[in-house]
Amino acid sequence: MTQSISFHDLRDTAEIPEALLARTEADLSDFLDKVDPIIAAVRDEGDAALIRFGRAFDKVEPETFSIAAEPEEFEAAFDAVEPEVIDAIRYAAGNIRRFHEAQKPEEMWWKEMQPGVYAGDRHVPIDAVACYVPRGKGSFPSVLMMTAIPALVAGVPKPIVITPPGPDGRVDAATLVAAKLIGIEHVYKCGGAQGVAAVAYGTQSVPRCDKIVGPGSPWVVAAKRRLSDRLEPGTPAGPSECVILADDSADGALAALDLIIESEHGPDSSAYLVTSSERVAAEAREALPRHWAEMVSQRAEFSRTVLGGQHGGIVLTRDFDAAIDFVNAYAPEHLEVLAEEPMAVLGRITNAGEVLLGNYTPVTIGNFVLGPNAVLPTNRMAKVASPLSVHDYMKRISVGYVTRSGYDQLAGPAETLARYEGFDGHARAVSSLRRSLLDRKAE
Ligand SMILES: NC(=O)c1ccc[n+]([C@@H]2O[C@H](COP(=O)([O-])OP(=O)(O)OC[C@H]3O[C@@H](n4cnc5c(N)ncnc54)[C@H](O)[C@@H]3O)[C@@H](O)[C@H]2O)c1
Ligand SMILES: N[C@H](CO)Cc1c[nH]c[nH+]1
Ligand SMILES: [Zn+2]
Repeated sequence: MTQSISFHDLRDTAEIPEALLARTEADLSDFLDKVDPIIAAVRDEGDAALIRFGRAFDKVEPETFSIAAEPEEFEAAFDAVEPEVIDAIRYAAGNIRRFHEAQKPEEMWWKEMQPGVYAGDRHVPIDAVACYVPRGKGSFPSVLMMTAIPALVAGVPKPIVITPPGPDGRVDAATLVAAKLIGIEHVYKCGGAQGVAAVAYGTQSVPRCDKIVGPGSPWVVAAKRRLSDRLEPGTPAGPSECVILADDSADGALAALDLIIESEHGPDSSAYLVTSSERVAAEAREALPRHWAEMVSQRAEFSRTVLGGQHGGIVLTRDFDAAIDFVNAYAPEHLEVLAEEPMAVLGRITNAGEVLLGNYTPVTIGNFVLGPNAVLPTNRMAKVASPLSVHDYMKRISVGYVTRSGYDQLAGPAETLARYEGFDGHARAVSSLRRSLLDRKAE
């Protein structure tokens, strides 16, 4: 059992080694070819392939199982889940819903751009969205809430959930409880590449969707990439990752506690403590084995693998500015700031999926109950992409309305540009011909 912790001493350099910025997800080459036959089988055989792959990859024991979760399964789920967990789901759902309701744009805005010329946007929900809820190295009622609540707030007519079945051929009970409590009726038992293919093509049980949201293993990410011409793949969310940014005021044992959070997701996660403080680095290094020793063994092993491997550990920088530079170059999914004045750090962070400030906002709070979405861009995509939000379930339709007097101002420049681009039909439609046709109609 390894207890070694990767330590990267950057005190003598301003350069950040490229290897430190890499994630496991960056290389999908092993998965892309392997998902092709899975996708083809689902396209050709539908549900039969989903059942076969459920037995093969999710180790479903019964010969067959229903792809759609049946009403009795929803009911049984409430008996299987502790009341305390049901209460926590209700509590989290309330905050997640409030946050996304506040985020929802007005149905429409428009303004008079110049006299008689009106233009704006209408916000319209997407017709058919699938929410992917992982279930490989854990079960994730929280992900169901994070992906499905904004869909409901946005007004998606019938958002569906897909998630791998367990060995009993059923959906994780708490995930079904969360679905029922928030108002999701349709949950389908298919995950991995086969689940993504099911919503891209539709099967006898699973409706075809226009978009898929939610995080997943490289099997899911590879299938989304392969099917991106049929299915909008949404925020790129792969293996979880975080940076704990600490200045010299931080408690190293606390930083270690929080460094473990995202590193326990699986061996493919990434997690760094980035600090300019030798003391914090040393305290954290010393504390990690103590924390691991008190943890459930599989989670401790995932964390040890990440923090002792090539995608995690402790980074010691020459000063706090360099630590911030590291964060912005790394663009973590989750960033926690343990600093004397966390608010002063906030304005200097330009690349991160979320920034959690201070000793009382550990990543766990953001993952489950704070309210903002915990499905965030991974694999350096926080440089260009944003957290999952209500906007991901809506599209904008531009709207325009021009009065007769407004038209008189616009027609000339429009005709000129149309003629320059060589579009005769475009030009004729705004030439004097239009006015004469309209005048004739008015006579
Ligand atoms: N970014 C986020 O918001 C967020 C949230 C939660 C989890 N995560 C990440 O999502 C990922 C979830 O992964 P997971 O594995 O737990 O669940 P998953 O549901 O994404 O993947 C499991 C599925 O992968 C497929 N699979 C597994 N082995 C296979 C094989 N050999 N051949 C073909 N298919 C195979 C199976 O269909 C299985 O159901 C983790 O990396 C976790 O870090 C991210
Ligand atoms: N850390 C995940 C997002 O990267 C969210 C989550 C759910 N459950 C535990 N963690
Ligand atoms: Zn997490």
